[in-house]
Amino acid sequence: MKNHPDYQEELDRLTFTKAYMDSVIAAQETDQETLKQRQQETVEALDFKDSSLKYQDMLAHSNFMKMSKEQLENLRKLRKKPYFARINYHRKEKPEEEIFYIGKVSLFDRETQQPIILDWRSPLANVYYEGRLGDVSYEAHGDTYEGNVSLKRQYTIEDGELQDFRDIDITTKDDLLQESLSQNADHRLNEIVSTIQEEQNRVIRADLRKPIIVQGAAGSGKTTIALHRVSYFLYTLKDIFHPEEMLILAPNRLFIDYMKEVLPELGVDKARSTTYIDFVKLVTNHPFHVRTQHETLMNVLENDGEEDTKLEVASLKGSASFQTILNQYVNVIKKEFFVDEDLTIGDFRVVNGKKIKRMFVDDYAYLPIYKRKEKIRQVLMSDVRRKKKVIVEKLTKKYDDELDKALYGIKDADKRKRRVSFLLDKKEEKLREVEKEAKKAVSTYMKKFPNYNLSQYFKRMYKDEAIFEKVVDSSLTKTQKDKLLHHTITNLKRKTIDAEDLASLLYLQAILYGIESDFKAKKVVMDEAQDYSVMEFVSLRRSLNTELFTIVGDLAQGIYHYRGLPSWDILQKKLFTSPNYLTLQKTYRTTIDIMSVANELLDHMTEPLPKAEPVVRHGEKPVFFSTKQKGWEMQLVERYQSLHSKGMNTFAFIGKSKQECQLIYDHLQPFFPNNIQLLGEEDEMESDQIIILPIYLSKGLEFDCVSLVSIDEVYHYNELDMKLLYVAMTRPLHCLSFYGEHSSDFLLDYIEDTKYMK
Ligand SMILES: Nc1ncnc2c1ncn2[C@@H]1O[C@H](COP(=O)(O)OP(=O)(O)OP(=O)(O)O)[C@@H](O)[C@H]1O
Repeated sequence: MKNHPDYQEELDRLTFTKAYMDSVIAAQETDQETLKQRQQETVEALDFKDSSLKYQDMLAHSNFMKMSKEQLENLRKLRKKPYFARINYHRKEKPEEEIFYIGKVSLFDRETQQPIILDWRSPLANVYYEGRLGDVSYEAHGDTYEGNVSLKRQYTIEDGELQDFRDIDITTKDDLLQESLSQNADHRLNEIVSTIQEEQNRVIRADLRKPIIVQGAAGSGKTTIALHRVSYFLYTLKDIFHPEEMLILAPNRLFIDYMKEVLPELGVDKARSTTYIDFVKLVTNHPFHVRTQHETLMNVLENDGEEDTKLEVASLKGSASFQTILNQYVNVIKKEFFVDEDLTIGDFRVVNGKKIKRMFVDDYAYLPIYKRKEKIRQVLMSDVRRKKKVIVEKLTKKYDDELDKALYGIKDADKRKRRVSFLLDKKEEKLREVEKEAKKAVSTYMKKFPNYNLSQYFKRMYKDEAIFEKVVDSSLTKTQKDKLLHHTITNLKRKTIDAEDLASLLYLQAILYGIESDFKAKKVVMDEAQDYSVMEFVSLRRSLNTELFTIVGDLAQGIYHYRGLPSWDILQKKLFTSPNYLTLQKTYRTTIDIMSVANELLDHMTEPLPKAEPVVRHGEKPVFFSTKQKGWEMQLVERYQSLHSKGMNTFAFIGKSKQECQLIYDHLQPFFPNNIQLLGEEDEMESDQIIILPIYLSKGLEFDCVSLVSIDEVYHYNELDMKLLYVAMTRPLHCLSFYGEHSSDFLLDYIEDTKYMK
């Protein structure tokens, strides 16, 4: 590097950028006098070849910037690595080529508006990710700019010191990527702005006003890219969109913790990240205990005997046809709101019943049902207030006329007196009555409308036989109806619902009551999307009323196949209007050797799924160890120690189910007395621990070394087990091993035997 002709220039540039950053930081912290003095010292201390007035000017301008605490904190962090790339770009309209340094956030010279660092999310930075060397174009604010890129350079900067830089073009392989992939896994996601690949960049920058569905192979960067798209979205639409309006849905809390650490760096930490289960709980405030899909899956794997019914009912409740059933139910509920009696006060009609019905059916049809009821109440209140005045006037006039008649018409003084006092009493009584009736007219009338809460409605659908029969109608067979009814009623007796019922609750909440504005996300990001049921998508789409979804998933990892999506078709054709559909085929996590074993499983799955293409990186072949020989545990310990001494940091032992993991833990804990953790859904992964976890919990995570262990449970040749194996086999970065009685216990007999070692 030191011999490179640009070495000094690069060194100067980095020194300058850091000095500028220091100056900006100091400007926020120091008083103006001290600041000037410091800047003077900095300029004197730096012996720049190119030490120009411009440089001094820039330092002087830096104190004009006003930064938030957060921005300042970010700037301090960024000083360690102010930028990671540079482009030399000549825009057609400009007289000469310009140099742009690209980093995680932008930094501008306040006075000249010249970028000192260009944000990776800015339109021009797209040229670095997408454009080849030579002629390129980019779009900004609807306009296309053409130009020429003559240089793309990548930097390795550590702790503010320039370690290396290299130029890239189409022929050179991406060294920075290779370097980044060969590193070890931490228990957190990496931020990858400097090595985003072209196909990934396309996902990040795809039209932000359209929904996007991404089918991506295991390890292709779906989670990472989805988060970078969030960051890009918030950056590009920062003037009209707040991070709080963003909802990120992940499969479990463990995954959220894992993901969260990458968020602050990307500036998306204010987005709400949660699970679907927790989101529905928050929005609907339902009182039930939820049996999660993970529990159902465990029941299936541990054979609790009732799994067939559970799966059948779950699949039904998650299916598109269940929306029809719920819609029928909503129609039944709506009809109970068709109130068409007149609202009266005494003998007076205040509001025509037909008008009241029309308000419900037509005028306020755009509102949720109970919001319509509230609107009607408000309209009736104001009508009553208005009409009461008229009634009072009419009554007053009527009695005053009669009083006049009595006063001037009745000659007999006694008779007249009696009549007048009678009329005065009557008038007072009538007016009092009107007053009283007007006060309660609306509340009495409103009692004609139903008043139930969400959980009452949910229970009623199953508990009221007539309603149930009516809503399921002919769409289900008798056996299906019986199973659905019996299963749900048994659940309800235990105050429990299935995870699949949450979609019904959210759907009904939206139609009956609406969603509180605090929870109304405008943009939704769904990871591991293949595991959501159609009804879960429908419920989110209906309740949030937005098209702005980023949906990423991998059908090959659909271990909840009884309820999850069989394909992306239904989302593409029915739920969203012309979404973008993109695929990510390259996989960055795993070595070629591991991926070629995992890839073979894809051939045995029902969906025709393209194989993942690993980025060229070799490692050791996966290894099978038999547990039939005594002392296999010691062999496992030795392997662990050897890998650890070679620099592998994170290790996982993965079992098929929770029960199996408990067995693995009991078995191995004596060999690793201080550094093994049996991971539960609500636990945090401890650092420096070997993690034992069931496959469903390992989704989305990665470890340097993964061992699949089978003590009691083996894998069979069926869809579910193959998908489970595929998920587990695609978790390691560097090494994969199997510990079981026979290699066939992991379906390795279906894999070409040269691909793994025994
Ligand atoms: N462009 C890239 N540069 C460097 N590393 C990358 C890149 N893309 C992805 N990676 C790395 O590849 C690994 C897998 O990424 P990620 O977990 O986002 O993939 P995924 O598609 O969500 O995987 P899975 O579906 O298997 O859970 C991570 O370690 C990530 O940092």
